[in-house]
Amino acid sequence: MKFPRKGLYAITQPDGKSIAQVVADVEAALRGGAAVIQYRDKNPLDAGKLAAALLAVCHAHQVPLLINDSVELALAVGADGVHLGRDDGDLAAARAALGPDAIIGVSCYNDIGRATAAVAAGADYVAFGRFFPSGSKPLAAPAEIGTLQTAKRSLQVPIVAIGGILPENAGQLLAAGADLVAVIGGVFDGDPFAAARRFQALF
Ligand SMILES: Cc1ncc(COP(=O)(O)OP(=O)(O)O)c(N)n1
Ligand SMILES: Cc1ncsc1CCOP(=O)(O)O
Ligand SMILES: [Mg+2]
Repeated sequence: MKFPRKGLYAITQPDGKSIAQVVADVEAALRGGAAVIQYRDKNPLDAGKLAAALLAVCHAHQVPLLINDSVELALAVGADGVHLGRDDGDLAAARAALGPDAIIGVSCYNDIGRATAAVAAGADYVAFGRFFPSGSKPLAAPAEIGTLQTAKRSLQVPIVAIGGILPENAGQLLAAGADLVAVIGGVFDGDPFAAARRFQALF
């Protein structure tokens, strides 16, 4: 499956929820129009089972599922790809393990040089942020909106913005060059179907 050129990139918020609830929330976001889903789980209880259930619901909607941090889990469940940050291992090793068709995204924070290197090494998209204070990752370092403008001018892959994004503040990031907005709380803190519809209407 291909990474979308634009749209809502919804990231799971599984803490304290049952597998059935996480899957139901993701399904609601998909019905609302989410274009890609990332399984991000910093306190996994049964990661293999949850990832497999998420893969089934994503593929029923023809939407790719990416796994945060773990090439091993992506391989084990047959996910569409991985998202790698600075502590999550080497892109070339992930590509070798997952193959040429896997989607590999890379966190670039506020660093255009890191993004340029990631694209040269074969990243399918790059992500910048956080752009607004994030309850999901309070210690994430701030990024400048100007970084999106520079990235849009110089990079040929989709550009993802992340961090504290809501339907009310996403427009300025899209105007600056973001192709997708990656969102946790802005989708899953409330009604995921309604929130996804509001994001979808921005594209
Ligand atoms: C789409 C997207 N962008 C950025 C991140 C953050 O990745 P990372 O810096 O590795 O931090 P954690 O998410 O692992 O805490 C992401 N997950 N997804
Ligand atoms: C994983 C991550 N990386 C930077 S901010 C962030 C969390 C995004 O979540 P939210 O949309 O709730 O701010
Ligand atoms: Mg990570």
